[in-house]
Amino acid sequence: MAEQVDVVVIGMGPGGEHVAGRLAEAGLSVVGVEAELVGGECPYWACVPSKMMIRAGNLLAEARRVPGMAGSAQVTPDWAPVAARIRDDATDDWDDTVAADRFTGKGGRLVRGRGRLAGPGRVEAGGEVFEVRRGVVVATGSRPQIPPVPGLDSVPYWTNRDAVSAKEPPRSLLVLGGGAVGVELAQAYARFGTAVTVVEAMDRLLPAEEPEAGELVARVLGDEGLAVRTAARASGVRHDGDGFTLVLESGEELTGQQLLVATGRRPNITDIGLETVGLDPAARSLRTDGRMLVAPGLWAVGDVTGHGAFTHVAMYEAEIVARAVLGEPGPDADYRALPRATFTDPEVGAVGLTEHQAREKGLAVRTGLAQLPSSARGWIHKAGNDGFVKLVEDAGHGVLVGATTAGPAGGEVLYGLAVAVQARVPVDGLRHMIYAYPTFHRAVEDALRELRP
Ligand SMILES: Cc1cc2nc3c(=O)[nH]c(=O)nc-3n(C[C@H](O)[C@H](O)[C@H](O)COP(=O)(O)OP(=O)(O)OC[C@H]3O[C@@H](n4cnc5c(N)ncnc54)[C@H](O)[C@@H]3O)c2cc1C
Ligand SMILES: NC(=O)c1ccc[n+]([C@@H]2O[C@H](COP(=O)([O-])OP(=O)(O)OC[C@H]3O[C@@H](n4cnc5c(N)ncnc54)[C@H](O)[C@@H]3O)[C@@H](O)[C@H]2O)c1
Repeated sequence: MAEQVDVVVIGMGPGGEHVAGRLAEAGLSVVGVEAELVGGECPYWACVPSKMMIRAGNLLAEARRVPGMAGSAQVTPDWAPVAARIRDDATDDWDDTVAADRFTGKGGRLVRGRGRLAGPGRVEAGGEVFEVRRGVVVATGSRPQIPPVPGLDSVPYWTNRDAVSAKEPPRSLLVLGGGAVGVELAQAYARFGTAVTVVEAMDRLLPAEEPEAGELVARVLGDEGLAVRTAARASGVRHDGDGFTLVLESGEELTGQQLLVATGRRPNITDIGLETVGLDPAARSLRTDGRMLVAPGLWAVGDVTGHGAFTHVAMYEAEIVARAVLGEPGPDADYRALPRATFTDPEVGAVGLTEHQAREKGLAVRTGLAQLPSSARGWIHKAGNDGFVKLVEDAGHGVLVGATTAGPAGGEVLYGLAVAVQARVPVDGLRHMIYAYPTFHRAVEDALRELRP
């Protein structure tokens, strides 16, 4: 006998937890199904612990900048407080009691186990079958995408989960993939004394972002003593008692005590019964409409939708689904001003289109670039002042469609530009407003002056 409920949410990561909690608070009968930990990847193995590592690494880097600026400082890295903070503060030793109670406290019912669609409006989970009155939400997130490098499937490589739960830093670390996960974790470990080599297949780090961003991050990592190999393809991996050997197509062999594979993520949608509702389980992601609807009575949020693997995207989409299920008014999903922040030092903030993407769309593009070290605040800041502001204007409409803000507070400086892209603020208006002196964001004014085809 199937149990009747209003909504079943499969996967209780940031997206699923938000939509399930919101609907339960609204008085619906909601079942949240979770195979691992309520809260998902972000608090236990991703955003939160990685940012704790980065915060610690940044403290060390700032202390190392004291000579010549403020006296002398002796810096002795110790991983123990970082590992303890991740275990005790961030993850409760990877125990989700608090998160589970948060959901049940809102009136939801948590079912532990793997959820699976069993036809339209039906979900099997935890040995039970649920039939929904309003709908099912798929929020099953993503897992690491492992590239088909010969030998990789038979060696004990690290994923992000091992990298953020390590009790001590490795002596040396090979990082395969120079995207957000790769560069953030590479720099954090290097600052604790690990000898790090980053291997990226494309011709630059952070290849999805502006070329200036990847070039800057590569230069800074190089200055900090990391080895960076771009346009480098791995042709094989070996593992023995001494660690890992990564063989590149060029013939070069790189070695490391550990190997972190950070080559992207893959939505968890292959084994959730999509075929039982007429959808393709081999699809790369779930195609949604503006209300996140995949099929009648079936919504999707978060990494499974392919709109950007970010917690803020998962939560944004979750709110849209909550409104749709409750019949509340509100705008459709709009990704024009999707913000990204890569928490390297310098941070790389980005919103909207890159120059390349804007040109590909056929827009009449003007770009403006301002370097942070030559701004007043950058010059004052001195050590650690690397960064820039790059603007992408749709000159036909006189509005910004993209921006990148790299620098000591790049992720924060981004906010004003995200508003400008979202609200289509005329560039002429941005040019004639007042920018506080001497802030990092004043470089936006410089970049606006530089806008040209
Ligand atoms: C190292 C790292 C750092 C990151 N840092 C940031 C950052 O700083 N900022 C940011 O915005 N994003 C960051 N991200 C991305 C962010 O973690 C994800 O975008 C976010 O967790 C996605 O949320 P989600 O709800 O879609 O899925 P997930 O967090 O993946 O949660 C999905 C949940 O569904 C469960 N599940 C899967 N299949 C089933 C099933 N069949 N039945 C029941 N349960 C199931 C899983 O166990 C999981 O708990 C980072 C990612 C990584 C790897
Ligand atoms: N600060 C943040 O918000 C943050 C931090 C970490 C991760 N994330 C999210 O998680 C997602 C996954 O991160 P990621 O870094 O794993 O993926 P990614 O897609 O951002 O980067 C993966 C990188 O690996 C490279 N690559 C792929 N195959 C390769 C191979 N065989 N050899 C060498 N390089 C290879 C790609 O060219 C790419 O540069 C990100 O896209 C982002 O959405 C966000």
